[in-house]
Amino acid sequence: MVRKYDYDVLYIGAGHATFDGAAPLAKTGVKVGVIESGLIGGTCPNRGCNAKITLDEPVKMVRASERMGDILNGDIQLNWTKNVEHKQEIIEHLPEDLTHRLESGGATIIKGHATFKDNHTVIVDNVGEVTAEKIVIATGLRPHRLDIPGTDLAHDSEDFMNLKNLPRKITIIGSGYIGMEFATMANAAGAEVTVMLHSDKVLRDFYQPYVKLVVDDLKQRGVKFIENSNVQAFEKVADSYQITYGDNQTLLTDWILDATGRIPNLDNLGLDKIGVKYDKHGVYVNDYLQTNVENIYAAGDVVNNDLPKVTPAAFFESKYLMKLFSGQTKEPIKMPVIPAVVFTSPRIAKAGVSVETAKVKGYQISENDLANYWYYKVDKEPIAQSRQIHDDEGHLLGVTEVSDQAQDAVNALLPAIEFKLSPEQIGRLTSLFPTIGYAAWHRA
Ligand SMILES: Cc1cc2nc3c(=O)[nH]c(=O)nc-3n(C[C@H](O)[C@H](O)[C@H](O)COP(=O)(O)OP(=O)(O)OC[C@H]3O[C@@H](n4cnc5c(N)ncnc54)[C@H](O)[C@@H]3O)c2cc1C
Ligand SMILES: NC(=O)c1ccc[n+]([C@@H]2O[C@H](COP(=O)([O-])OP(=O)(O)OC[C@H]3O[C@@H](n4cnc5c(N)ncnc54)[C@H](O)[C@@H]3O)[C@@H](O)[C@H]2O)c1
Repeated sequence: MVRKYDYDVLYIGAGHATFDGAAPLAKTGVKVGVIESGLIGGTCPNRGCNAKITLDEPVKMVRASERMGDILNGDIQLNWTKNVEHKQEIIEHLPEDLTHRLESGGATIIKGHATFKDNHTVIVDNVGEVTAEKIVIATGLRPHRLDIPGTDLAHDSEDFMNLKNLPRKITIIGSGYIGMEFATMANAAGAEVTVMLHSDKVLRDFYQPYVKLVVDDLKQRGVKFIENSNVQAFEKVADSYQITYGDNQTLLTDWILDATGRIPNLDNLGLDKIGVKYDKHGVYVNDYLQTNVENIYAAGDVVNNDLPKVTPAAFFESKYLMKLFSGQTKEPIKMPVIPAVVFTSPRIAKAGVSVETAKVKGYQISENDLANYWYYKVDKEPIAQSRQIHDDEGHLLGVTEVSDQAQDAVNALLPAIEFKLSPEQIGRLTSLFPTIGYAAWHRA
């Protein structure tokens, strides 16, 4: 039989929104193509999660060793140059590994930038036309850049993670995930850090009393926070950079990180030509991740929805499309609870119903002072608290925790939230002891 199109399913972008589903989809016999203009794996492995957590690990260790006081002998210092070298060793083989994962499953990788010609055809730079029955837009996000004079003098998160030598004074514009995680790392590695806020709020999507604990700790460690900074211009002045902000105030710094958010990668994709609806927050999709053009879908960060733009969401959507395209489901997508964590020191993690919503809905909110719980005392953690939300029948609806191991505590509780486990079912679960998993369940 002569095929009408080159591929059954063609993905644009090779991040988590693609590879988690595309590799198993190809194994089912569906003919899969993957177009990627940059590194296979996209943001998370190459310039996001994996790179960041490798750089952060020694930060966590330095903090933990500080707390041990004279139990540990010797002065532990973070060597930034070696840290970046180690990060590079960890991540540099990931594109090759992921290429192998896709190709060994039977998918074809096409290198180049894709632009739609019509709803079944894309043109790939230096390759030409590629056609497909179904096309998935999984092009992710890229850093937003401030629209002010001198904006090109600022850097993005990828530049930061490649810095071989840490500048003495670093100024970060923005106090979201990247602003706070990178302020934590730069401060621990010895830089003088200033964070310039848009408003007076840091990490607006996280429980603000816990954010305050993290901010106050960073302030004690010398990080400066400038609220309502109204940044207006960057300028090179001799060996430094001058930031004009506020009411014509200025600040001199050695390096500027623009961490003011990330925007959809939709430029030069040709969506207007084929009539796919989108706006500045991403591509519109229905409950099947299908755009308004029947054979075109979207997944991951580039989708316009209220989910946190994190890997677990991209992963789940990619797996869903794999099941839809291979005929394993005909149902609309039902997103699970998507957890989120900011890797400051300590971390703040959360899942399910927030404390704010719980107050409005009248759910029960329990407060746990974990710093006084023996297992957290082992690490001498000074900042450790959690809030858990329950309904009247005792189902766990949500949790947020601030502590060094908050992400593991929230992970341990996720099944109870997702599957609405009853107190009896929770009572049948055992966990290894002593672990954070055990501690988390036994406060639930
Ligand atoms: C610094 C940083 C740290 C992060 N840390 C975490 C974390 O700790 N935990 C977490 O869960 N999430 C984290 N994230 C978010 C996470 O990286 C994203 O949610 C995830 O990578 C989204 O995957 P995606 O496939 O949707 O997009 P991406 O991974 O961005 O993939 C999109 C791909 O599409 C390609 N592309 C774009 N346009 C075209 C085109 N026209 N033609 C061909 N190819 C194209 C791009 O080159 C890119 O490779 C972090 C992000 C950043 C920036
Ligand atoms: N741990 C994680 O899961 C993790 C880590 C890093 C990044 N990410 C992902 O990457 C995305 C992007 O991260 P981000 O930190 O760049 O975005 P963000 O949306 O979390 O934060 C952007 C910040 O920039 C501020 N801002 C905007 N305009 C400004 C201006 N003119 N002056 C000063 N501040 C300004 C905002 O108020 C906000 O604080 C996140 O939304 C998240 O999805 C996730």
